Amino acid sequence: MAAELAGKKIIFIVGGPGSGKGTQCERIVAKYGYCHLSSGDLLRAEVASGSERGQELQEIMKRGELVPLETVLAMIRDKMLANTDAKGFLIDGYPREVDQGKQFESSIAPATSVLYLDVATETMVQRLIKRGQTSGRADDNEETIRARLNTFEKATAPVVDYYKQQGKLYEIERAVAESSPDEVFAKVCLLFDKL
Ligand SMILES: Nc1ccn([C@H]2C[C@H](O)[C@@H](COP(=O)(O)OP(=O)(O)OP(=O)(O)O)O2)c(=O)n1
Ligand SMILES: Nc1nc2c(ncn2[C@@H]2O[C@H](COP(=O)(O)OP(=O)(O)O)[C@@H](O)[C@H]2O)c(=O)[nH]1
Ligand SMILES: [Mg+2]
Repeated sequence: MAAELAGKKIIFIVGGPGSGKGTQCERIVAKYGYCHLSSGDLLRAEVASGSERGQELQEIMKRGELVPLETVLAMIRDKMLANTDAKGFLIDGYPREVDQGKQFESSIAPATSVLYLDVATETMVQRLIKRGQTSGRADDNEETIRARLNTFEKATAPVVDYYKQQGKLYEIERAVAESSPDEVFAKVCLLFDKL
């Protein structure tokens, strides 16, 4: 465990691609001042650096598959250790698989709470196709979107069950998660006000 991070609040943000994780994180940061770490953004920064490792990551992401968990864990750990003055951390798009969460918790610190946005598959597809018109992301095309959704169902849905069993899951139910960002945020605030 990383001693510098003892006692810090750590919130995982989980949901399928396009479920609204990034949108809510932006609002949480503005209101509560947490340090936001998006695992996808960290990976895209590595790709943008033009490194050889970045090229390998780009190929995996274009296939809609998961990057090896050690790679993402090392990136997140470095960022957290560079921000130990933060009152808490929002880890966006993470963990993607149960083992990733277990390794994070045994080597860094336990999660305080897990926020899950439950959005229907077809809604996510429509949102991502729309986002793809302006995002410039190599993985916002219909073929990769389907593959990412498949990876979510297989690898990440068990993460939701795992934290539910531990009593750490805070779920934004579908009726709310599919409404407007403001309505979702109102429900998200009920969690953060209590932390
Ligand atoms: N812990 C992680 C996080 C991301 N990725 C890879 C697989 C994803 O398909 C890609 C992009 O991650 P994002 O979290 O950015 O992608 P999403 O579309 O799921 O969410 P968002 O739309 O928030 O970017 O990076 C990964 O392998 N392991
Ligand atoms: N209707 C609606 N659209 C949303 C909501 N949150 C995000 N979106 C849209 O869905 C797309 C994906 O959102 P994003 O935050 O990038 O999702 P992420 O992939 O989970 O990080 C964006 O184009 C947003 O404009 C929401 O609460 N309601
Ligand atoms: Mg995002």
